[in-house]
Amino acid sequence: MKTQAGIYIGVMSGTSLDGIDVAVVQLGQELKLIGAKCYPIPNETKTAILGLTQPGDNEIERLGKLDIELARLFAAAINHTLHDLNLNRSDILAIGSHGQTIRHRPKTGFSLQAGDPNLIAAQTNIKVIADFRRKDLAYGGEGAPLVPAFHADQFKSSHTSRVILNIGGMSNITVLPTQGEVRGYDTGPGNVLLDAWCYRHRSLPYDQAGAWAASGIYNASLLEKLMSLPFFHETPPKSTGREQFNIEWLEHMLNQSADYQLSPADIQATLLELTARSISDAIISEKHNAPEIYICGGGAHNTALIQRLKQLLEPSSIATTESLGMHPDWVEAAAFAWLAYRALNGLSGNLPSVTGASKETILGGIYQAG
Ligand SMILES: Nc1ncnc2c1ncn2[C@@H]1O[C@H](COP(=O)(O)OP(=O)(O)OP(=O)(O)O)[C@@H](O)[C@H]1O
Ligand SMILES: CC(=O)N[C@H]1[C@@H]2OC[C@@H](O2)[C@@H](O)[C@@H]1O[C@H](C)C(=O)O
Repeated sequence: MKTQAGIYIGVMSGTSLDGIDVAVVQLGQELKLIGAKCYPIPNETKTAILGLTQPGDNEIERLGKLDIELARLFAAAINHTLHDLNLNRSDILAIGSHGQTIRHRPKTGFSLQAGDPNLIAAQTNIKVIADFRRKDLAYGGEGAPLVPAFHADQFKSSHTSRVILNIGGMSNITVLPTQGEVRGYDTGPGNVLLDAWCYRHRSLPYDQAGAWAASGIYNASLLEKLMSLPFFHETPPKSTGREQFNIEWLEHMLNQSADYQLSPADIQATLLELTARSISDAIISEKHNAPEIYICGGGAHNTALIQRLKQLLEPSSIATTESLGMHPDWVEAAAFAWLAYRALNGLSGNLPSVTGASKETILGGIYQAG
């Protein structure tokens, strides 16, 4: 089938709320990343997002406002990127906009992302593809993770089994065997608890290179308690979010015992161990003999976490996706450019072996410009 080859834009603002990633990607033949940039999210917007991730008062009004506010930020980020790269809007075939996840309840059958695509189309004058998760949910899937299809398309090898590990706010793996079905699912927290604890005690958005965690000693009893959460023991398909992994959950667990007497640094070390163990347990359970592991997402910059994963996953080799030709910071945004390309060309975007959907299907709605 002849597809529309050309330039697509992917926009991603993930569960970490660290920024809005925009990736400009040539697709259709070999993928080429033309340019990428991360734009800040204003503090008031972050607060509004966090305020909607848990049930509360006046939700519809607050969501309506946020939907517009985020769309304006996404459109401004796209327009800025086009200007920076000296590109015309007529050069872009479509934008794939993930939106900001507000609530993800796959067992109830919904996943809600904010950032009105109509407004993005109006303010960029470019066609927008958005609402990628709900068609997969409509066919009984989790609606997440979606990037494994992109990982399979870009990073699969016929010689050696590979695992692509995204460490964002949450962590998810994609298992790429040399033959047979691709698997993938969320393993649990990525940086979300590390970030929240670091902010609480040091007023910093994240633990630079994991140095604070590395200064503490993890507590085995607290780790065991955190690891007893049913999510870690469920069989895939599975996906998660801030609904489960948040500071209130952590505090609840700490308050249940004397663990709250641990020093903040020891608790940070325990959270790093929780992230590392939940990831390594998942990879080991896949029983592929020493797969090559490639990391993407902001967690790739957490030296202490990567160090610990190397120990736990020996003798597998661990590198970032940079070794496969894609900088770890832009994989997710590039994936949404690719998903836009798939949708615009009438190609499926989900993998039933990952999400549990009953069929492969085209993901996303098309919002025309003009
Ligand atoms: N130098 C660093 N040292 C330690 N951690 C870092 C560093 N740089 C980024 N991070 C971590 O990476 C996070 C951002 O990761 P990323 O952008 O992949 O998340 P996301 O896309 O929001 O999440 P998700 O994949 O769950 O949607 C930051 O919040 C921080 O925890
Ligand atoms: C509902 C939602 O936004 N989930 C995110 C989150 O962040 C990581 C992990 O949890 C993954 O399931 C997903 O993001 C990527 C982009 C995905 O769908 O593959």
